[in-house]
Formats: sequence, C-alpha cells, structure tokens
Amino acid sequence: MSIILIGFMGAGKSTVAKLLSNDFIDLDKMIEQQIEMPISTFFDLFGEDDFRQVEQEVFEAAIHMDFVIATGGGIVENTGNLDILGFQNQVVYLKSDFDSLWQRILKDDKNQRPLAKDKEFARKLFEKRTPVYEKVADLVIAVENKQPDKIAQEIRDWQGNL
Ligand SMILES: Nc1ncnc2c1ncn2[C@@H]1O[C@H](COP(=O)(O)OP(=O)(O)OP(=O)(O)O)[C@@H](O)[C@H]1O
Ligand SMILES: O=C(O)C1=C[C@@H](O)[C@@H](O)[C@H](O)C1
Ligand SMILES: [Mg+2]
Repeated sequence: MSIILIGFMGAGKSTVAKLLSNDFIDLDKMIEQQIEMPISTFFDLFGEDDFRQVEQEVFEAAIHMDFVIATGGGIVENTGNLDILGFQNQVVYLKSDFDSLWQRILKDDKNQRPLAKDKEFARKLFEKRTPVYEKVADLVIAVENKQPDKIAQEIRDWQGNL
C-alpha cells in the first residue's frame, strides 16, 4: 500500500516524500501535468470546484501505483477522497501549528498557493481541516523545528514496525 502524506500547505509533504522515495508522486505536479497549466492559473480560470474534481480523479489514479504520495493540502476537502483515505493504512499527517506553516508559506517563493493569499482566510481553512487530518491519519508527526530527514526517518521507523 502507498504511504500517503497529508497536512496543511507548507507542512513539508512534498519535501519529505522526496526523501522517502525516488519514485514518489507529488499530486500537485501530477495535476499540473493533467491540466497543462499551473494550479493557480486553473483556479483563476475555472475555480476551486473544478480543481477538486481533477484532484480526485488524479488521486484515484495515483493510489493504484503503490508509490509514496505527497497530497495537496486540500485533499480532505472532498468526501470521495476521504473515502479513499479511510481505506488506506499508511496515511501520515505532518502536523504543525498555523504560525509556523504561515512563515514557511511566506518564505516559499517556488510555489503559488491560491488559497494562501490571505492569512486569516488560510487560518480558518487550517482550523476547519485540522480535525479531518487527525481523523483519517494512521500516524501523526509533529513537524515544527524538525528537519525533513528526521521526519522521513520517523516514518521509516514506524513503517518498519507495522
Ligand atoms: N521540516 C521542515 N523544516 C523547515 N522547512 C521546511 C520543512 N519541510 C518543508 N520546509 C519548507 O517549507 C516549504 C513548504 O514545503 P513543501 O512544499 O514540502 O510543503 P507541502 O506540504 O508540500 O505544501 P503544499 O500543500 O502547498 O504542497 C518549502 O520551502 C520547504 O523547503
Ligand atoms: O490547501 C489547498 O487547498 C491546496 C494546496 C495545494 O497543495 C494545492 O493542491 C492547491 O493550491 C490547493
Ligand atoms: Mg506539496
């Protein structure tokens, strides 16, 4: 079964997935290949509902590939995706307080995040999603003040004991 990394924007899902495996899937990258444009452009042109539909289709395809998967922060926004996550047993939630995540998002100029333009809007999303991430997670890792390689090692150690 796939290891599936979940958590809010900036939690380090893409960074840690890369450390866990050369054959990881970054769902946001896979979506961008499918839609042939940056996610932020797709949001501007078609809106969030259409994005969530593509996200679910791509997640359904990715889940069968048996790779480490870095999801997007909003994977829990859609009940179809929650059903998929419920069937998995290696869902790893990278958990952090909001202010640490916001600092990372501000510093990260490589990624455009359409739902992280306004701090208070993002905080509300974070508060809404936090209990959902907790509910579907098989492992929760606190990631504040922790290097990505340490986080990857914690996941490997946990997986080794399954
Ligand atoms: N453990 C960490 N400690 C410090 N900085 C980190 C850590 N993990 C990731 N970062 C940095 O935080 C930023 C966001 O990381 P990353 O893109 O991996 O997050 P993400 O969870 O994939 O976000 P998104 O949901 O938006 O795709 C990047 O600049 C990355 O270098
Ligand atoms: O948190 C979210 O809803 C998102 C996070 C990103 O990874 C992208 O999937 C997109 O920008 C939406
Ligand atoms: Mg990512």
